[in-house]
Amino acid sequence: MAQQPLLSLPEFQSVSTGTLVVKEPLNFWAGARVKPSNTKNSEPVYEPATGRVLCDMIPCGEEEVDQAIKSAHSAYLKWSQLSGMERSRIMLEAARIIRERRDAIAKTDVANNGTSITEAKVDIDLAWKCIEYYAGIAPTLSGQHIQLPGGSFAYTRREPLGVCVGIGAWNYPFQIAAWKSAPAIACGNAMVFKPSPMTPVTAVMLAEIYKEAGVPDGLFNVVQGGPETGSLLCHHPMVAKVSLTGGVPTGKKVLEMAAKGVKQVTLELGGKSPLIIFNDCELENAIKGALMANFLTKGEVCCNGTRVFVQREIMPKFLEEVVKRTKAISVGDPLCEGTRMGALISKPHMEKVLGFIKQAKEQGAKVLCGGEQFVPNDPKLKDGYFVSPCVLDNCRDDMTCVKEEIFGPVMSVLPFDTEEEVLQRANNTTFGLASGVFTRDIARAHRVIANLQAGMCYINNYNVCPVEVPFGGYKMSGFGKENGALTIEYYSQLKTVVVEMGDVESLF
Ligand SMILES: NC(=O)C1=CN([C@@H]2O[C@H](COP(=O)(O)OP(=O)(O)OC[C@H]3O[C@@H](n4cnc5c(N)ncnc54)[C@H](O)[C@@H]3O)[C@@H](O)[C@H]2O)C=CC1
Ligand SMILES: C[N+](C)(C)CCCC(=O)O
Repeated sequence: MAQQPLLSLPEFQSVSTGTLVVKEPLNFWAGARVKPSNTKNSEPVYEPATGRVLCDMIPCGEEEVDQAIKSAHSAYLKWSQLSGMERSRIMLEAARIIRERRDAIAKTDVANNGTSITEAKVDIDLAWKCIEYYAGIAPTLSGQHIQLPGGSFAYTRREPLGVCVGIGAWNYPFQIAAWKSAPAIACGNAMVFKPSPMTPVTAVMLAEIYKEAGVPDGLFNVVQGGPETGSLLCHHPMVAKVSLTGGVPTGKKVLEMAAKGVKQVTLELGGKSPLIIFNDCELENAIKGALMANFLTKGEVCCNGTRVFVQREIMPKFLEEVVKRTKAISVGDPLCEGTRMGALISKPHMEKVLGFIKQAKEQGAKVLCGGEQFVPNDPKLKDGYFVSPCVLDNCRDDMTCVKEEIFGPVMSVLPFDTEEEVLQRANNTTFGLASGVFTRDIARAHRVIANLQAGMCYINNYNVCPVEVPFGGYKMSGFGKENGALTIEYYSQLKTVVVEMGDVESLF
């Protein structure tokens, strides 16, 4: 009997905090959900807001990974023969379905990763917009014609790579799956996607939606698992490319594994991005920017601007306002519309974040607000992983909280005096994902940005990521881009064809 898509099941239609239990298989290949073959290494998956077990994550082994990749390969052979227009039509239908079921998908993401529903809806919007954007690009993919002497010519063909692997982090479970698969399939590739073992639930919904929209069976597949499953994917000889969103240590491993098979790699890794606020800024916007740069998705965002450099003169006013507004952030049930900050991803992660704050205090930082575990009044949330958003003052560049990625709701504020000084300090990091500057001086804005070593830069805003613009890091934050027209380069290859119209001139 055909399985019902997850999104049509009553428990997914009416998700509320503390109720969802996921029993259905979360693997998907050859056009259907696939039951795990071996449950022995299963790991519990928690609902961050309640600490309750949501489901079990059962990792795929060698045989299952092989099946998923073979199914992707057979879909690739069919899909890559379609015209861009034909692929586009199916992708537009997938985008439409996501838009239609946005709220149910968002709620399920929330149950799995604890982000507030208000943000989660925007995350799903960025998923369907990305698919819609690449659907628009698919029909435009083309080569060049180059005239050669004597009527001969050459032409280029833009061709897909084959089977691409996507490996996701837990902060944007559905969105990452969409951001990786959309450019891949627009170019004619197939994908096997492995979500983070902490957020296994919604990627399979995307697989079901693509199927419903009309992609060939096997075009987008989901295998569950952690590092072992990820490394099986990276090593598989039928895989042409790996795109990872994750931490720097994982990025290094993926790169090493891919090197063995000379596979292409895109790495979206961590960051410790600077946000520079000059005296002459529009302070109200700079304050809003600093909040958006630090507290989105409970601070679990790779491109967050967590080193906030504020020019000394405006520091008192800046701190007063930022602290007032940080204290006003409503932390609690992520599925309540009024909530602005939900729960961190896991108990160990919450403890890690609290550990960073403790260490910051020991190293001389001053907590101006938050930074503690928060227990909401609602009894069902008493075991959730909530942390009150934190602003740290008296920070120095050599402190751990200023050097390392915390991935939690913690803003470190640092005073500076001159442009030259702040640029040197802002760049003094091995990361290079993002950066931002707030100033009314347009010459300074562009000069500062030109000198910042980061891939994703903002002038007078922060953390907006429209799908039309390329996103990706410098330095150890990775390479390759997601989103934007440029990403086509990372999911396709160019074939050059030389056509002789005369006789062969042989030297022999
Ligand atoms: N630049 C970007 O776009 C983003 C970067 N990140 C980064 O991700 C990190 C947090 O996410 P986590 O899931 O904890 O990161 P992680 O690096 O532990 O895991 C990321 C993914 O890689 C897989 N993985 C782990 N070891 C592997 C191996 N040896 N071979 C193949 N796959 C492996 C994991 O199972 C997971 O699916 C942070 O450092 C953050 O900055 C997160 C979101 C966006
Ligand atoms: C969702 N957004 C645009 C705020 C951040 C995307 C980068 C990431 O995956 O962390």
